[in-house]
Amino acid sequence: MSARKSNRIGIAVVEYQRQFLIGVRDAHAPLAGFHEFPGGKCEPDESAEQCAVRECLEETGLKVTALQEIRYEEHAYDHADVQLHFWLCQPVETQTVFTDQNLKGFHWIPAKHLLDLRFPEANKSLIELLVNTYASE
Ligand SMILES: Nc1nc2c([nH]c(=O)n2[C@H]2C[C@H](O)[C@@H](COP(=O)(O)OP(=O)(O)OP(=O)(O)O)O2)c(=O)[nH]1
Repeated sequence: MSARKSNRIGIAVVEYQRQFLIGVRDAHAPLAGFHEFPGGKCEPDESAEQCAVRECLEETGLKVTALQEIRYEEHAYDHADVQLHFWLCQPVETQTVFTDQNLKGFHWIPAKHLLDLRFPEANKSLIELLVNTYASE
């Protein structure tokens, strides 16, 4: 009997001035080409909060502080079952947030444009929450 793999995932939802740090999933990764927040699998001894901060630094080069878990989702994809811990984060250093070009392919996207992007299925309710909370003038 083979149990399906279940992964604990920490995700950094980094907000600054109603914009969010967004990338595109690698061509060789599951869900290739979908937009994503920085994140990945938690190490065994790591909290989802610590994982979100670490993955954000590794994937984008940006140091962030985790504020609160704004969403938790469990989802069954074809490639794996995932437990997604979405952590709202903010940049530690804000002076160079928009001038620093070295975000390793991630970009700042205004909340009002999030609905135009194609995210993985499990992000649906989070995106609605972010648009409702941050896209109003
Ligand atoms: N990073 C990220 N992953 C997401 C999002 N939404 C979503 O469903 N996922 C899913 C896709 C993957 O199944 C899982 C993240 O795992 P991953 O494969 O990207 O993580 P990783 O880089 O640590 O994995 P690995 O390739 O190093 O083994 O979470 C999102 O917004 N950001």
